[in-house]
Amino acid sequence: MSALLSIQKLTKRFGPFTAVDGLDFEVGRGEVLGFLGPNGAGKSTTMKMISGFLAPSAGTAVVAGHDVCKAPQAVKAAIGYLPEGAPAYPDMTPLSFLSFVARIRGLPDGDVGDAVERVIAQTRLSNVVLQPIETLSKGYKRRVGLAQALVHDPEVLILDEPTDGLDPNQKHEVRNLIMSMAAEKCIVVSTHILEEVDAVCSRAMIIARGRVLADGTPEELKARSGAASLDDYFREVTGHA
Ligand SMILES: Nc1ncnc2c1ncn2[C@@H]1O[C@H](COP(=O)(O)OP(=O)(O)OP(=O)(O)O)[C@@H](O)[C@H]1O
Repeated sequence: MSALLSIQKLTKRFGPFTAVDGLDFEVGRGEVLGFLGPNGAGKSTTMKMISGFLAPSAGTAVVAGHDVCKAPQAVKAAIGYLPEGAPAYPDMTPLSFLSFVARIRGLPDGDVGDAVERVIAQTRLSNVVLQPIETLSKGYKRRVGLAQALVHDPEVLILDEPTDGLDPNQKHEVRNLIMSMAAEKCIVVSTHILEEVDAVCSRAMIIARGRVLADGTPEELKARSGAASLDDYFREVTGHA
């Protein structure tokens, strides 16, 4: 397994409060890591630091060989990041927004059309491509966010609650899409839906107060729980059993 993502003593402090506390782990090509934890555990803050949107207080993340503190532009080229919430530029249509993102990601003009067409098909956006993003339903906005993360076909994907706001059919489609890309990429997915971890993740990590509490395959974590369910194990290790 070659590590495409290496997190090294990654730390984030907000004043006196430590949100991410010296995280250390690697994720390889072919892995889908489910990033789990209670509200406020530090998942989104970690993902923002990995993606170069928030500077670490200490430590770093190395993405496809590029250190996010030393070469943030190279990291942004190698990574696709779906942040929490809706994509920016609400007055643009998905078509114009995705074309814009493809260009700023550095795709040659001749490749932009094909790349945008590919992600529109992958995320099933064709019915709404000409509708302003602000008028789309929550699920469609989420899919536009996912499409912009995929448009430059990055090796590393960081997806912050990718199925949030999607209906059951859309959730199923997005999970299938993640699984279809898994072999070629390194994917980190944060979620509160533990059945999603069973469905798509080859590995699960539970964090709380910015530290790793558990790391293993979903089967390994379940096996550690007396009740043999990931849900019970989660509540056990995060103190809400
Ligand atoms: N800019 C900020 N300033 C101060 N505190 C912050 C800031 N951003 C995040 N925090 C705090 O850091 C902690 C971790 O937040 P984070 O959003 O990373 O958690 P999370 O695991 O993603 O939670 P959730 O599951 O609710 O999305 C929280 O206590 C949060 O209030």
